[in-house]
Amino acid sequence: MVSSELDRERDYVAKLYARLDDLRSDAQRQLERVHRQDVGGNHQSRSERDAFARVFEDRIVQLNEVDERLAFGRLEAAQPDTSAAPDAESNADADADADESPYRYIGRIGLRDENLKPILLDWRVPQAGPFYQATAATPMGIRSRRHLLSRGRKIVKIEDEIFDGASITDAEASTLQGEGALMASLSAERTGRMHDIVATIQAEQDRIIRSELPGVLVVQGGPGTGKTAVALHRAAYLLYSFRDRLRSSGVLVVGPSRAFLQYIEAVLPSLGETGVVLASVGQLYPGVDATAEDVPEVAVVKGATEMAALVERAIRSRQRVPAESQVLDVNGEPLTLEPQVIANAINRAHESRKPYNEARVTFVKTALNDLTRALAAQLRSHGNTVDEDDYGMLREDLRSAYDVRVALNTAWIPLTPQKLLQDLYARPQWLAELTPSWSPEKRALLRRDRDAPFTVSDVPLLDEAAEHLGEHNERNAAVDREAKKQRKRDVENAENAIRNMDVEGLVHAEDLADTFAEQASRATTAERAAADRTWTYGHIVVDEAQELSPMQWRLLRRRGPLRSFTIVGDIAQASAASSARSWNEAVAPLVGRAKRGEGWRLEELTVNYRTPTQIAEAAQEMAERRGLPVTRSTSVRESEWPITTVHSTLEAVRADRQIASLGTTGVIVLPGILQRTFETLSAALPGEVGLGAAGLTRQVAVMTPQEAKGLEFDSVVIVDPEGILTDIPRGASALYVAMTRPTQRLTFVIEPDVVG
Ligand SMILES: Nc1ncnc2c1ncn2[C@@H]1O[C@H](COP(=O)(O)OP(=O)(O)OP(=O)(O)O)[C@@H](O)[C@H]1O
Repeated sequence: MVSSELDRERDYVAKLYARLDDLRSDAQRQLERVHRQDVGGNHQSRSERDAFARVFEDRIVQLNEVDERLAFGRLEAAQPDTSAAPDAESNADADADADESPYRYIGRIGLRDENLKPILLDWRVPQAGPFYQATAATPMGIRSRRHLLSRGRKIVKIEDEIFDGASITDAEASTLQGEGALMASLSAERTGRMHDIVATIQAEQDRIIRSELPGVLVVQGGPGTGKTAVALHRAAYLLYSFRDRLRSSGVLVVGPSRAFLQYIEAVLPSLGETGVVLASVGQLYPGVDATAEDVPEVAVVKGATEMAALVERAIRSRQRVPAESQVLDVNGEPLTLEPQVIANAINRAHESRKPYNEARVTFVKTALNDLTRALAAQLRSHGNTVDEDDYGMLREDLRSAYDVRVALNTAWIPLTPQKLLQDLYARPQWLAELTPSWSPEKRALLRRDRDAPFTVSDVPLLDEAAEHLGEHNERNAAVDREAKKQRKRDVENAENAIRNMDVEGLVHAEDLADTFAEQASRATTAERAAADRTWTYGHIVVDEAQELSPMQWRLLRRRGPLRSFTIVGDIAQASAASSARSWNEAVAPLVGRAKRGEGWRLEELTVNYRTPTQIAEAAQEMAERRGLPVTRSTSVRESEWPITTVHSTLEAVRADRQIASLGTTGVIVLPGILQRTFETLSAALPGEVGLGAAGLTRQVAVMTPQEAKGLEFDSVVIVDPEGILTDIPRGASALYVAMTRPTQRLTFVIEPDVVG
């Protein structure tokens, strides 16, 4: 019986793959046809051809990405299913039609057969919801749920849950959905790359993934509860369900470091979604890619909200009315510049309410006009004839006179955000004038050389400064209006082109219009968004959000004025010195004084999918003893190995390497012995050891607790845990993070005798 069911599923899934292959061949054929098209020298036709080519290329990439575990579930309706109704705004219409069969297959994307009958439902359509949500007590019209476990394209196992109405309550049943499939997925070796969890999303996670788009959603959960996984699947869900709203504004995913982004970067493409902007907190100011961290005391100062006012004061102080009148040399003619002329020009410029550099144009113009009149009057008083026609020439003389340029530049210095910050840090005298209430020690923390690279905590300060200074590419209402008109034209052109090419139904006009726009600017929407400081995203996902400083939150508020955010993190893991101690405090810069439930909503995750019970409990105990606000979670697995303690890092790593089922080992050490540990291990295990982010794809990766944030390894070796507790600020959080990285095994190296 079981084997014939297995065969039945294999046949069905083979049919799905055949359809996938057909669609891929179709797209390939269309692409070749487009390439063969003779468009001559006509620019419009060439760009249309390229746009078509791009749509088909993207489609082929998407179909390739979803090949692995294309279908992973089947629902059996209690009665024949006639409930399906497409979601208004979503693409669900492609996937959700009703049919007579009691079965609905669930997969990574939706597929229809040649007669347009749905044969596979995209996991994101509402009709797929019961696959994740149905329970014995609340079967949601479902008789049974089946998980299809596959290797490559082959189904290797099926696993059924029957909701037959027997008097089982949710409390009696396992709280896990598709337990066998989940366990198989959890016990797979780690590779240094995060995988999607689409086949085994659990009910509490699914509720968060499908939560409504608007508003600020905070997801709190202990380590390993799937916060990152949930955040990424939510991004995929939103992009699919609100395609029209999000396609042009884009989605931003912010993570703590480059290593972390590298760890998660494959998840969204495997869900068929590309075009999301992934950025670390050091990359949020275009043109700067900061990786260096300030020491904690400095980061605290730079991260505090008062820095916003300091930046503003610093900029204002770059406009100065001279105390006395000055005599300027204008082509040999001495001309007196009265302070009142500068004061008047500054006032006029302020009235324009434009950012600093744009208002400066008004300032220069007003000052030059006043000086022109003064110069003309002076020349007349010397007996020269000067009439209105000569004013233009006089203004030019003034504009090009060295003395005038120096005087106007001194009164209103042209600034870039970079220069402002460099000056602020390199000129203690100026900083002291701007911060009369600060202690000299506090000021000294900001002191640094002009050519020192910008740090991660400088990024929001640069952005704050840019906000006041204004930019040349500042978008204004006229530009926005023109962009809207252009979009309308692009969509109309796309509709025409689709009719001409005879590919109606195969290509969406909106997709083609996107590629027109991309062609015009030679960049994808994501690339344009990432390069534009004034870009406003339709949705922002923030991971490890507990680490963010108030200044970083202010920056994100500017990127997401619609306040549509998914914020995931764990307050107990906060190790940055400037991070908040509660979510209320953390999100205040984003939502103002709004209380939970008004300005933002909170969800919790309670099941630990990563760390085995023994290790999770030891970590939680350690953290609670040190007063961290731990969110207790229940682990779904036990470990085969006890937590061990040794004296040699090399011995610990060698022991791991001898266990065949362990894929990766993370060696977590204090920054001071990072390099030395890496070198010793590399010498003993050539080719196997990597350092920091770059090392993630090696079997052994050596990193600091800070870098380990958000990552996971089959085994973790923590070198000098006492040192981690005492030598770094918020050491307990750092050790808690380190202890909760393993999926299987944990070793402490105390009083190390070989390395570090
Ligand atoms: N429903 C699920 N099915 C399969 N695997 C899951 C599921 N939920 C989470 N996982 C796995 O559990 C591990 C931990 O998930 P994730 O990294 O998202 O947790 P986290 O809450 O962000 O952890 P941390 O706070 O420690 O960074 C990952 O390997 C993830 O793939």
